[in-house]
Amino acid sequence: MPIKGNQFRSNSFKEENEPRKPGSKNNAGGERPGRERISKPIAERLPVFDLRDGRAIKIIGLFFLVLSVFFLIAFTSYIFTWQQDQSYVSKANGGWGNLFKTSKELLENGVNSPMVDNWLGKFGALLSNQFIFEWFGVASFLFVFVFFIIGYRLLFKIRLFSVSKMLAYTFFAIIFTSVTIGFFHAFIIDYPHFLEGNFGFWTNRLLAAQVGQSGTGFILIFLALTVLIIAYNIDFKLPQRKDKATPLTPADGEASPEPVELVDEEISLPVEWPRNGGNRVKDMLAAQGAAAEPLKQEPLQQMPLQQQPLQQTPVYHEPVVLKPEVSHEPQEETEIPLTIDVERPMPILNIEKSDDDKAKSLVEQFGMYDHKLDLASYKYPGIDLLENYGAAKIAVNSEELEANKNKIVETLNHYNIEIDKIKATIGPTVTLYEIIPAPGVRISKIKNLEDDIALSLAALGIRIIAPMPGKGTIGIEVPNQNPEMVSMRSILATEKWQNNTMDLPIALGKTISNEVFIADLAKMPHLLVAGATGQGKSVGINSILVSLLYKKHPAELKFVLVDPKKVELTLFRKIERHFLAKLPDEADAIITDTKKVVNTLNSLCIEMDQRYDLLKDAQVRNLKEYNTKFVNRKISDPEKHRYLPFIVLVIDEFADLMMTAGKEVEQPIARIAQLARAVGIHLVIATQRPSVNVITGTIKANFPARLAFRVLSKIDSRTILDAGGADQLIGRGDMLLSTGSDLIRLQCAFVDTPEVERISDFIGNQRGYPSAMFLPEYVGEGEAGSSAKEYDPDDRDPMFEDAARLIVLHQQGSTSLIQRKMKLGYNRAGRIIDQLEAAGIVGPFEGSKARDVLYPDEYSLERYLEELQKPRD
Ligand SMILES: Nc1ncnc2c1ncn2[C@@H]1O[C@H](COP(=O)(O)OP(=O)(O)OP(=O)(O)O)[C@@H](O)[C@H]1O
Repeated sequence: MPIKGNQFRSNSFKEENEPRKPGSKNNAGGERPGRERISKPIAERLPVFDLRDGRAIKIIGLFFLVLSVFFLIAFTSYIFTWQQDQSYVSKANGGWGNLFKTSKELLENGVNSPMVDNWLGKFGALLSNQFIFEWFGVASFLFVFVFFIIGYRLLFKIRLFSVSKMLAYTFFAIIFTSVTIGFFHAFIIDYPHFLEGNFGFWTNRLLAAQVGQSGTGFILIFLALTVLIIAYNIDFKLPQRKDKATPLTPADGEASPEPVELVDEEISLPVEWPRNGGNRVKDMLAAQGAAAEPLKQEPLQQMPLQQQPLQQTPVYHEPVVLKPEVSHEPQEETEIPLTIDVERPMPILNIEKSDDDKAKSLVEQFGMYDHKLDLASYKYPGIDLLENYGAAKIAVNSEELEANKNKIVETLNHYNIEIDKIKATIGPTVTLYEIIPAPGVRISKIKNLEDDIALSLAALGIRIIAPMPGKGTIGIEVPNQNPEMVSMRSILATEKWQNNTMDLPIALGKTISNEVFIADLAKMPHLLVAGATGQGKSVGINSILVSLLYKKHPAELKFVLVDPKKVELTLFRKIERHFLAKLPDEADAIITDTKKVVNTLNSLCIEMDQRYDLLKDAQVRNLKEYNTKFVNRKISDPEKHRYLPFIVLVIDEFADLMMTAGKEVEQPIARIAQLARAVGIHLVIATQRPSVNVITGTIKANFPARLAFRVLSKIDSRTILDAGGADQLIGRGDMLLSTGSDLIRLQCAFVDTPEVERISDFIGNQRGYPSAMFLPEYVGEGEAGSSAKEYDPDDRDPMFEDAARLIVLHQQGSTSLIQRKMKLGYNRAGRIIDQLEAAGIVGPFEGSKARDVLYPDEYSLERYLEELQKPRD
């Protein structure tokens, strides 16, 4: 994989992009770039300021930043120099009208001191006088803050606060501060002062005249509290104010803590050609720059609807009202008085309340359980570790668009198919031409022309979707001549990704309309990835893993990685102590051996069963509820419980496993796929060979979400998606996602090997847990048989009896229980469980299930242990 990734960057990608650079485009024609530049008309060389290309926005941002600094200097200076400048700014001597007069004119007008002391001169003095004295007093300093935030947002595209919220709150703060200062100042002086400004002073006067000084005070207190409630929803039980809670669950939408430079998502709007419409794409593109927008906003359905004969006169039926069979006597007579027995205690409620109280007091005492505490200083990987490939924008080639449109229309006309309208939506790799056929044209006729259209366009990978689901059009997807790379960075930098609150968000790529597509693996709940070799499967898996690493804390997510090819997932070895889970006796966290895969899958089944027991005990239905309850300390027996991270099992070459282990692998996978959703175990399975003996019926039935990269035959496409289409993709990350009902064409996000390496290094170099997370121990059938021994009282472990009591108490015959509760190593715990089996206290090993415990209670166990103590004859 590393070699492939590098090859891609150094060769193919750069070459492909080159023609889009203006210089290299000219080179193609064989001309020297210098000469070409000279011959350009002057108008073309002038900078074009277009709001959409971001330059104007940057200039506005810069303007606001400068304005904020200007205001800050002028206002600060005013505090020190207002007295000196007073004569200039006062109505009699100065004012705005004098700003543009020369000193001589001013002297002629009788202004004694045209020189001002404000650090920003006459303008600074007048401006600060206007804001501070005439308007809002010192509260005007908040304008500095407002301008800075707006400027910073526009220039750096970094969102420090929500601008609309900030504007609302600062607007309130300016008025409130001015009036409040005026309120207090009124007790000392009786004329306007620069602290509150004219606004603060006169508003107070007005309020005092209407409701008196005390009334004004109450209004101010009310306003302050109202805003605090709106902003923080403050709790008025002040003495037991809540501790500042740590974020609860993954759903709290926690993003990486550092501010991220946001990239605006560029969604392609369709370009439309109406019937008999001229050649307007060029004009439109020229007028609007690169982004494509609709030519005409005519409603699509208008034409067909108008042509429908409207002969039917609507027939209106009288609505039938069903009357309830009740007597219409006055209500008082039928009304039965309802008595509520308030005195009687309600036992169930009381119990719940006491539990709640207990949880509350625990939370007050220790705070909420912080599952991230062990790695509290963990830093999420920053977006800078990713590379920005290609332009973020789609370069539209208007000639290509026009030519393709003409060819489609010609081919259809050739077969006497008339169309009403055609429109194009430009995506990163393909352009979707949607056509509305003239009334009376049969859809099947167009569908049958797939090969003819492909021939006329001389392009691979043409897909006809007839009809487009939910649209009433026919779609023809035509690959772009210069496909656009969708970099992972361009997706993770969007607001959509930053603000998403999914449990397991995966950034899959961009849709045909250039829209960022993010899916929730937790909802899928498992994903089957298939595609022929070299079509982008490994890159796809890397993007899935990387996107999860960007959103999740090591305490919230663990991967179990299976990589029979031994090279694909090795990059993730460095994050073993943070994000990986493995069997306790395993040296390597990334599993490459088939035998070990079987053990790991069975171990995951045990983990799944244990998690279900925990959920049952906590009386919740899924992992999210369980973790919320655990964090809020609402689980009655916390000793037995633990915070449960999501587990994502990734198998890179599933075909290989199925060939070597077959049923042994299929069974636990089917079991996990069927049941593990609620307990947070999710599967991502990739295969190169989408044949029916690899993707069997059982597997398919349990994987509603399937991702198909390009395959070589229609049969393969059917095997994966239950539909054709994957054979018509163009490779290089072009893929189809089937979610049961929908089939979406996407361009997979590209993340290269060096980027994955940087992310793994970044995480791996931070402090981690002492080891990978241990999965429950599982001993394969052969191994179990060999370890079973005859019971020998002389060879008994000193902890034998304690272990027996523990197991009977929990009614769970598992080595990991002994390991955990008695703090023993895996080998010793394994020996003890063998001895317990030999002594007949636990049953034999049963694969993925825990062993049976043969004594139902401690009393019977004690009697049996006593018996074992007695010397044998
Ligand atoms: N999303 C993408 N965008 C652009 N190019 C891509 C994308 N995904 C893959 N490619 C190109 O395709 C090449 C092969 O991709 P990848 O290694 O993921 O294929 P594969 O299906 O895993 O192959 P194999 O099964 O042999 O491992 C990459 O080196 C890259 O050049």
